[in-house]
Amino acid sequence: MSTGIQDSLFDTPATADDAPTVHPLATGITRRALAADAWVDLRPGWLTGTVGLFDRLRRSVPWRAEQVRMYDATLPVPRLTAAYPADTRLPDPLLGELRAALTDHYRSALPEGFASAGLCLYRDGRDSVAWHGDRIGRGAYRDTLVAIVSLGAPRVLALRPRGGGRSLRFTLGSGDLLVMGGSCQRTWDHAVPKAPGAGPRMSVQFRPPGVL
Ligand SMILES: O=C(O)CCC(=O)C(=O)O
Ligand SMILES: [Fe+2]
Repeated sequence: MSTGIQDSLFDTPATADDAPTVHPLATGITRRALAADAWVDLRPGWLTGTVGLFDRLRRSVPWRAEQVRMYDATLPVPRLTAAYPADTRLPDPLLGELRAALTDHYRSALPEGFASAGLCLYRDGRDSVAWHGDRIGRGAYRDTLVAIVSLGAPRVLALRPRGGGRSLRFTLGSGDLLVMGGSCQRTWDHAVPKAPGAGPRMSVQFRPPGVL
């Protein structure tokens, strides 16, 4: 089954100096309930004017090649990453604004707020991340929230019940927000499949304290 949003490249055509705008989160969010008390919120076009941000981050972030990463297994991960643990300086003030807006909006579900930021760069359609849950730390045993802001070329973020089953595919365009909540990290897996011909795409994941 194919479902979810289509590319929402609200900010095309755009130039590198277009003004970034963070739109209100109170409007435009759609929640989709999943099995096992998991859910996904989608807010297409949360951020517009993303071209400059994408370019700045691509240039200024100290991207590192991931050799291996532990989920349930050790996996090779073809993409570049950068980690910004809680209380470290984010690579762009706009990311601080996004994190504050997310913390504010999800306060009743997540009183502790969002803390860390993880950045991933998928250089082209050959980069990807395999099926996994964000189950290092608290996500392994408690409900939690993981918020993903997509920048750059549209890519599919797929979700399927842990251990297999029919997958849901959400095409995320530049500036779109997807939030996984409830039991999602324990009971569902997610992946960014390879996409031949795709352009560069970045994701910024905000996580609460103790979730990796
Ligand atoms: O790039 C994405 O949208 C997903 C990244 C992800 O799932 C992760 O780094 O744990
Ligand atoms: Fe993940």
